[in-house]
Amino acid sequence: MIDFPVRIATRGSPLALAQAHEVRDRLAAAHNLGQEAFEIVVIRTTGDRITDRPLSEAGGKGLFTKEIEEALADDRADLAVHSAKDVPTWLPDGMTLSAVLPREDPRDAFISHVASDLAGLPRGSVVGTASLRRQALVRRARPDLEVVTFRGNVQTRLEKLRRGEVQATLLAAAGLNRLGMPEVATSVFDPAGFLPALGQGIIAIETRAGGAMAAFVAAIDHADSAAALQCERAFLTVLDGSCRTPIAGHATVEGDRISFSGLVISPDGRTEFATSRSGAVGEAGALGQDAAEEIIAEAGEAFLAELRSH
Ligand SMILES: NCc1[nH]cc(CCC(=O)O)c1CC(=O)O
Repeated sequence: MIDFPVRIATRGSPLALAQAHEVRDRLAAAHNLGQEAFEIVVIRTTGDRITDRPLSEAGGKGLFTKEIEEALADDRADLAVHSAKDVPTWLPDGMTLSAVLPREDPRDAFISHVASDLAGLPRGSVVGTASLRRQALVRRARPDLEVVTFRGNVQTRLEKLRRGEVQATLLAAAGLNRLGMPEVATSVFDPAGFLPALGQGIIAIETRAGGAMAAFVAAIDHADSAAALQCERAFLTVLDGSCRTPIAGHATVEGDRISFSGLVISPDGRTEFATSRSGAVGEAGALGQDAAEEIIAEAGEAFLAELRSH
């Protein structure tokens, strides 16, 4: 039994709202319902409140998901819409990811008024990004650049770029596309050389496990994207990824095959351990887990512990 309206919990940023509306519209279409069968419940998360320092310093996982999951647990909402890359590998007891939408562009976008790509930036240019993964990958490619921490939503960052505070910034292409502003990207990075965050470009829907709502939501699950996410989250789970640990990876599905590339990199971009493999899509989780175990064996616990302590 589904009680209407179905309450959809989301953060309140323009991107989060665009994602929640996409989920609502897909559920409405799948179940022959109108928009009035749904209600959007906006939740302010710790990640939204902290705007003055990098979230990696705020510590803890799930800074963009915790209060939303509390709304689910307290029955103030029926389902929660997340960017999969913000969802910690451990979900609260009784919660599950019931569906994912078809993956948007998983790549990172390069945005600049002075160069068409990272390689074209003049020596010593300043690149702003708060993501430790993007910082490390930029330093690896261009050790001569200055990398500064840069926070705020998409609109705030573009304003800082326009004012010339930095010469370039990086954002998920998926976010720009979902906001209807793909033209903001000056260029996009090839994932082979600049691996995205695990789950980047995927919207995940969380519900209580096993109930009618989980089944209602599962109707819009996109199998290939779900398999890719399963592989990427298995990789992250084994490596105990936190926002302090630069970890990257990307899985692609073609027919009944899945391919995965992943890496762990030091924040200065000088040391990295990378691997890739492919296998049957039914083994998506095992493939990601196996890739992570190879990286642990190669890098050694000491290197990984060092990374986690940064
Ligand atoms: N925490 C930031 C965040 N979480 C998800 C996205 C982009 C959308 C996506 O990956 O689906 C972003 C912004 C960015 O990285 O530019």
